[in-house]
Amino acid sequence: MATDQVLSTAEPKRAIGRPVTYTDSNADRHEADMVGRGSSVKNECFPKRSPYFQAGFGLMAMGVGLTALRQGVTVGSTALQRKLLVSLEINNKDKAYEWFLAWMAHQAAAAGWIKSHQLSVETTVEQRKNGSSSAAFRLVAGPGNHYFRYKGAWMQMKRERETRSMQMMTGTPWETVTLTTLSRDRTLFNQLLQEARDMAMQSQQGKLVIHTGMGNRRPVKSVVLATGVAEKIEEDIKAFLSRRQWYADRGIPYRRGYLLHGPPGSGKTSFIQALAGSLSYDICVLNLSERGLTDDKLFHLLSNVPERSFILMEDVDAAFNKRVQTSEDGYQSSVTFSGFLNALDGVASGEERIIFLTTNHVEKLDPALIRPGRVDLAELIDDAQPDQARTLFEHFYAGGEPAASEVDIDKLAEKLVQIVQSEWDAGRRVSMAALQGHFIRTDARTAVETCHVLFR
Ligand SMILES: Nc1ncnc2c1ncn2[C@@H]1O[C@H](COP(=O)(O)OP(=O)(O)OP(=O)(O)O)[C@@H](O)[C@H]1O
Repeated sequence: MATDQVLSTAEPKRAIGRPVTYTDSNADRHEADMVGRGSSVKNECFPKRSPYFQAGFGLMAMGVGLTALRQGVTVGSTALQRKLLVSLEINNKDKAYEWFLAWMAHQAAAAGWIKSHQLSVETTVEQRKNGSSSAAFRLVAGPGNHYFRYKGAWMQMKRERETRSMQMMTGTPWETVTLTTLSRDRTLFNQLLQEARDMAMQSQQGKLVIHTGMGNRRPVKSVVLATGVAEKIEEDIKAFLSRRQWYADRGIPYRRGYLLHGPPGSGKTSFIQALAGSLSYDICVLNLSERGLTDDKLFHLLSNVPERSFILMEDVDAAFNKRVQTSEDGYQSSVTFSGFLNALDGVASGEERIIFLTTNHVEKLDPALIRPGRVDLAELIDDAQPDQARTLFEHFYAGGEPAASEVDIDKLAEKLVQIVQSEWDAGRRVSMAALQGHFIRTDARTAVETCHVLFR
């Protein structure tokens, strides 16, 4: 019977059924042997094993070791990935999915840098007025992994297509794009999506300029309107946004039109921007005087405004003079007044549509434009009244002016109110924009003592 390699050949043979014992000298040697291996064993029984068993034990131990090592590497690399890499997932339910693919296709066409051999073709067909049609083909990155550089950072784009499920509404398979880059470059995702979105919007004939709420939002309170005006408009919009189902149940187009009218520099545009920001809405500015804009394009634009956006058309009085659109240089756009009305009436979809019109001359507007259903709420945003002037003054000087104490500011504000009131009574006005510019240029005391020059 082979002896246990742990034991030396001098060791006594094991008598079957009886434990192996050691004489002192053997035990000492054996103990020295074991101690040398980092463990101390005294006078214990070591049964003898076959070499095959030992080899199997060794292989098993190696297997276990390798498994542990592989798991350790997996856990380690996952932890490292989590620490070093960041991913952004976009699925094709989201608008950004289409924008991103279009952006990738544009980049690939422009710079030819999609490091991929798997492309898909997307065809768009445009019907012309004369009945003919034109097809445009776009190569986009197909399912699989693609690599590209964006602003100096390498990114991996993984496009996955669900083969077992599809979108019920459209019958197209669910798809997901996952962008991965180094953690330190995570801010590039926002920039990339913004770029993709702006490009997508500009593709709508470049007539919609999108002001996203992603920039710094202006607080609504910083636009000082006459008492109660801002609250009235804000409450109306919030009530409208909460009644989507009410409109749907009655088959009424889910849209609401607002007209802000008043003298230049009274805060119309600023208020609309601040209100959009407070609701996390974007603003689609539509310039009706844009050259090349036609009734069809206008209809298309107003029907394809992104969700959660205000549509803003400024100075609508100047756009249509006697129902024909003329610009300052006499250019007569091909957008007709009836085309404009049709486009406004065509703005209807499952998503809410909020349209703001502004004008300095409400008296010039055609009654057909401002009838309910096109304009549901019209508000005068007027020149500065006494309490507005005081509030704006305090925004500029209260708590910030080094020279004037709180008492001085109150006294100065009171004096400003008296000046504005007396000018108002005399029929003279000052715009909030003029007051703002005056306050920016001067200190509190000088501002009040010299404000009379602003009135007209
Ligand atoms: N009520 C206000 N409160 C605070 N700032 C105002 C107000 N009205 C105007 N301003 C300031 O004046 C400038 C012009 O404002 P804004 O463009 O909103 O006026 P508007 O009424 O839209 O003018 P226009 O009719 O000429 O387009 C902005 O810098 C804005 O900050």
